[in-house]
Amino acid sequence: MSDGWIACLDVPGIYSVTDSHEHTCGLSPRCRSSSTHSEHRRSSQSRLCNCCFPDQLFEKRMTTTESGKRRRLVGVSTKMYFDLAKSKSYLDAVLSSVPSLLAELREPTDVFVIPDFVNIIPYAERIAAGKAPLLLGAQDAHHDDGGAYTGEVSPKVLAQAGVKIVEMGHAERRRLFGETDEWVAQKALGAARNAMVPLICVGEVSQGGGAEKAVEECWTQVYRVFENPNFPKDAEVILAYEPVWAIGKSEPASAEHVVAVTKLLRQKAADLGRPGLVRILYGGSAGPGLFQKLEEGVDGLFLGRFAHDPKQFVETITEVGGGRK
Ligand SMILES: O=C(CO)COP(=O)(O)O
Repeated sequence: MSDGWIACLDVPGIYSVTDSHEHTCGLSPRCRSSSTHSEHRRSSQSRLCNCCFPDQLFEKRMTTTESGKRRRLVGVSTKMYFDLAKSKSYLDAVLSSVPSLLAELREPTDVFVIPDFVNIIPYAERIAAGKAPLLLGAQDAHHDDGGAYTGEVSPKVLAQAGVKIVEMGHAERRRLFGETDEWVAQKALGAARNAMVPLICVGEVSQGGGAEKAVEECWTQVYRVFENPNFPKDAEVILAYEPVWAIGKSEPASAEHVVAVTKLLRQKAADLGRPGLVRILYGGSAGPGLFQKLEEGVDGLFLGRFAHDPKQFVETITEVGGGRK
């Protein structure tokens, strides 16, 4: 989602992609012979080169607006809630309203949808076919691009399929599948290496310890990503602050707590002095009516159940986007 962060797809089939490593290192067949490539890279300060990509499939996406403001960001993970038919009808509903809505919002806003793995390809095909300005995410990815890892999914393949955002470190994966901070750091590297944005979930386990303690717990979960010398300093990161105790409940965490924690997290990220953009979301029983209360601390929301009704998702996107013009 940085300058030039566009799907590496060869029109018209999403399967005929070239190796995403080629794109990140500037050796795409499209510009391998182009003497302008290095200039493009230099001028855009991007890991990717605009001349590699067919603009007809995805509009050029920017993480910051022309005034340098961070674009707002809102999305949903369907976790493992939907069957095939529901996944299809859900995307139908989202595609029928979100693209036109995005054009009407006051604030430039990015919207992402993260289905289960089985739905990645059909979602990618539908999004590409409709040229919809919708970012596709994956709920997880292995850190290596390929190898003997039965049951795992390669970040390289996800990038080839059209995925832009890789979620990692979600509380459910940490608790149920033993995902560790170290894995998260490696997965973030795998995502960035394949020109996808890591969406790193952090959150304190217990309620009531106050904002500073929560930040300490959250930072432990994520600092390895930033400390890894191989993690590009200019790589974009999305941090999703999701207090574990607020996930799957009827109400989100209090606005006071979320704003205090996310402000401190933003300060810690800024203190690193990296040029890479960090956007911060709140997740955990989020839904319509919440964003305005958190606006001071977050760039948007990460929804679960309260986006299952597409109308509620649209309502939330409208709020995050500052309303219709
Ligand atoms: O875990 C979440 C998003 O990642 C939030 O889920 P719920 O909104 O269903 O609590």
